[in-house]
Amino acid sequence: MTLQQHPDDRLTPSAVAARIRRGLRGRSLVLVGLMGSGKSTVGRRLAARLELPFVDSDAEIEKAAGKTIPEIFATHGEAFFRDGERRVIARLLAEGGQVLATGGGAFMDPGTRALVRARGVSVWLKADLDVLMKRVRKRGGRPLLQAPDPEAVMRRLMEERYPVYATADITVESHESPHEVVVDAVIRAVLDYLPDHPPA
Ligand SMILES: Nc1ncnc2c1ncn2[C@@H]1O[C@H](COP(=O)(O)OP(=O)(O)OP(=O)(O)O)[C@@H](O)[C@H]1O
Ligand SMILES: O=C(O)C1=C[C@@H](O)[C@@H](O)[C@H](O)C1
Ligand SMILES: [Mg+2]
Repeated sequence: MTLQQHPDDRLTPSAVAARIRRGLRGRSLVLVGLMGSGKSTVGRRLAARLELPFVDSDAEIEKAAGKTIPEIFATHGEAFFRDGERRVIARLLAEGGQVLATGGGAFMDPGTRALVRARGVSVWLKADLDVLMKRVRKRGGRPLLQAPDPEAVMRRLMEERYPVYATADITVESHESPHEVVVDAVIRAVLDYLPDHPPA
């Protein structure tokens, strides 16, 4: 059996990027998903491929607050962090036409979710527990995982959050494949999505 070539496979990378930028019409691509799903690292590579600016709401919050995320959680608590996150994401979405990596909990906030729906095309990077745990072990600095049993926390977060992440416009699996494979899968899914979903 021969594999059917997808019509978009004939486009050059810069033609693909231009088609996506046109289809977005000022909206941003907004990556959502759990800690370790790849929002920051896949997002940066995706932005480079699409020739769009890359922004990361976690990094922007740290910049605005002049504190790290663990310091913000420790000093002011999670509710304060979520308010700041919503404001930062509103500002970034107003700039338009970017790839935006959100913090893992951002899409759970109804206000943030409404902003993303209004100004963005959301992409859930979905991964299994084992993959997520393997990835988050590489770097600390995630206050929610500072617990005696981080895997139990991650399991609980999956149960709470996956039904909400599943309402994103697009879902892409972020399993055991290299970053560029996930980037390719996002690009293909966005190309398929945009023609039937112009801005409201
Ligand atoms: N597809 C992938 N292949 C290999 N490694 C990956 C892949 N996606 C992510 N990783 C690795 O997993 C780790 C976490 O990824 P990343 O920081 O992008 O996740 P995140 O979704 O931004 O998490 P957080 O919500 O905590 O910011 C990084 O070390 C990254 O290189
Ligand atoms: O999943 C979460 O709720 C979080 C994920 C990180 O990206 C940070 O935004 C913060 O550590 C909270
Ligand atoms: Mg990140």
